[in-house]
Amino acid sequence: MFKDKTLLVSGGTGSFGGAVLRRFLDTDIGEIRIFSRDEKKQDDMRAKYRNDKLRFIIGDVRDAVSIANATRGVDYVFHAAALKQVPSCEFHPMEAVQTNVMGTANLLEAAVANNVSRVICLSTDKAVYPINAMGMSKALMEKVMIAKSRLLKGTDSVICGTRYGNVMASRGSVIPLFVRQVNEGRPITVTDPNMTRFMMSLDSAVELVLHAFSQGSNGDIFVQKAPASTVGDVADAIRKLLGKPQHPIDVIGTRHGEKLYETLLTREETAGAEDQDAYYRIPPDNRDLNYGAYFEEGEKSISEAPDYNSHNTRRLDLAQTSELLMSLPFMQAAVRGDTTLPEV
Ligand SMILES: O=c1ccn([C@@H]2O[C@H](COP(=O)(O)OP(=O)(O)O[C@H]3O[C@H](CO)[C@@H](O)[C@H](O)[C@H]3O)[C@@H](O)[C@H]2O)c(=O)[nH]1
Repeated sequence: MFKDKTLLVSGGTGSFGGAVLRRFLDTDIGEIRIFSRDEKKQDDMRAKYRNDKLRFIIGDVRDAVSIANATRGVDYVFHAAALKQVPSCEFHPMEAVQTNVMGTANLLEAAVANNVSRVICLSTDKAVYPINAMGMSKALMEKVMIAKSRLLKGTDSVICGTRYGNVMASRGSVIPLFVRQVNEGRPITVTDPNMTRFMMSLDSAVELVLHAFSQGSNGDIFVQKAPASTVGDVADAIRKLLGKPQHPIDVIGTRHGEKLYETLLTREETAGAEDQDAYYRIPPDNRDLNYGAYFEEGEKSISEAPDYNSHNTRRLDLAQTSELLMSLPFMQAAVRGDTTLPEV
């Protein structure tokens, strides 16, 4: 499906972009455009991959002209450009609006104008029942995506999305932090031992995007079913794996904008979602603005449906959490005592 085609990855210098390159560079894909504003990371990537199929474009989704130029001649777009740090978006919400909302609108406008045939927009579990500015801006991004996809009715082009949760061992996340704390002899700082998070790998995030790519219709959002662990079990598993089962744990309390558990599907979405074994497909609400017609027949199923969250998904126990952690190259290196740990 990608033979001789041109794929653009917005925000492509991030870890998702790297995973896309590992997945595609050795295939018959025509060209991969890495679009980002980070010149330094583009240089590093160019040096690392040295591949003629790669084209680096400096630009920013906030700048409509730059993304309009970059999407010329492009077949497919994976839209990963985002401000995704919860604390920085909390203090600078308009920056989140500009990149995550306006930037997405610019990108979709450009993609439609340039007849891009498939765009997959990446969202996050923090966009569901959002309580922080990052999640709120991503929730609005999803609405922008759905609204834009409505305009494609009757064409061959598709705009759809994915939502996924925390990526295990991603830069700045809790798993590398706990490993560092143990290695440096500092206590492990656990916010709340009962807090749960979906446990997903970077490669599965790419698989989810590819699933959306091959199965998606306009306005769909895809979610991968995933297990979850408590943060307490993650901390305990890490200290045991590193051979320090008695390493101290400090319970420090919940941080700004943080939830006890994350949700991937609202109750309303569960009621209308299609169960696709490893995935859920959430179709767009295709009612028009003429709500009058619906007041007589409401959606009974919504009041009965549960949401899908990291508290009610399959829960990994301590042994299963350890096993999953040990499947990560990052954790294998940490257990070997490598100091250059391959965070994703
Ligand atoms: O010192 C710490 C730091 C985190 N946690 C907990 O570990 C879990 C995961 O935390 P973290 O890895 O920081 O992920 P999140 O806060 O859930 O989200 C992170 O990962 C998201 C997507 O990967 C980014 O969008 C966010 O900005 C970033 O904060 C949470 O329950 C935290 O409360 C601790 O217990 N102790």
